[in-house]
Amino acid sequence: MRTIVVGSRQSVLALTQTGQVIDDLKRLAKEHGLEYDFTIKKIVTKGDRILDVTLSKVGGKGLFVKEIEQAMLDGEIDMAVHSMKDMPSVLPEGLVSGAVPARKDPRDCLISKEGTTLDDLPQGAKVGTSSLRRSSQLKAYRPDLQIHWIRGNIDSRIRKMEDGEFQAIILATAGLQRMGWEDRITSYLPVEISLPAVGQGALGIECRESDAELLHLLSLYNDEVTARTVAAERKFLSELNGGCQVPIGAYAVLKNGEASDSRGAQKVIQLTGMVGSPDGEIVLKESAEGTDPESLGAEVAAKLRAKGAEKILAQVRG
Ligand SMILES: NCc1[nH]cc(CCC(=O)O)c1CC(=O)O
Repeated sequence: MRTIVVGSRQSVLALTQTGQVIDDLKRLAKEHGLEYDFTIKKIVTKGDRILDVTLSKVGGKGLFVKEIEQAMLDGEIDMAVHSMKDMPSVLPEGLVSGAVPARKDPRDCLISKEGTTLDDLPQGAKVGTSSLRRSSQLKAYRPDLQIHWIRGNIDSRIRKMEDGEFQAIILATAGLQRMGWEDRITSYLPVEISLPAVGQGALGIECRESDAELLHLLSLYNDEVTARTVAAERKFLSELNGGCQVPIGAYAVLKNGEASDSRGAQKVIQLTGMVGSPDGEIVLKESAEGTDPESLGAEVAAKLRAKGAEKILAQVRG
């Protein structure tokens, strides 16, 4: 029996979501009369080593995936599970996206000390986030809030809030769900207030292009609607030359609102994209509909460019 070696970062979130994917794949394999063993190989990435520094200052795309991709190309590992948010838009020669599993809740959420909602946070409350996209939209909605930079894994961010450094923090719902910490969430931010990061809540599974056997197993795990909507968001981001540290958000859904559909390939997608200044003074948003994810992503990017998105992004990039 083949043992599939899965590379993973060492963070609790990475190991947890990798473990969940392995459980799903084992179940799927069995349903199709296949049997595989899986083993996890931990890999330290550059992004993990510099977590204490402001990532936007260090820069570089794919900070969390480079070492993992090299191990895959070298044959040390066979596949890897990434948060879609952290996945670069261009994969290296020889590697492909094997599956995009069904997306979890894409919304940002608030964890506050007193258990309040965003609207009920006291005037001038100190809120921690490490995302320019979140700070932009938060300041636009509540200009009185003081936004402070917070880094680290989600467990250490929650600890910093409990220790009194912040009255609240903003995180991705999906990460907390995967950790089984959903009960910590005190309110959900509607996508109208905080448009999520591109691919938020979705995972991407990468493997070698030449591994036909694994690609077959992964194809059974692919969710067509998630793959298409996320592709539209990612095309939008790459059209604006965005990495993960830019004040850009995007969210795509099927027009009928269904999260998944067996005939997902034909359904019309609605994509909304945003670009904002980190201080929240400007938040530009545009939407469009279409069936082709790539042209839809490009269309929304063009609409935002026509509104002056490049100027905002140029200021952020310095
Ligand atoms: N930026 C870090 C990151 N990358 C993926 C997640 C978890 C959520 C997801 O899978 O989209 C998080 C944490 C967060 O943004 O709160």
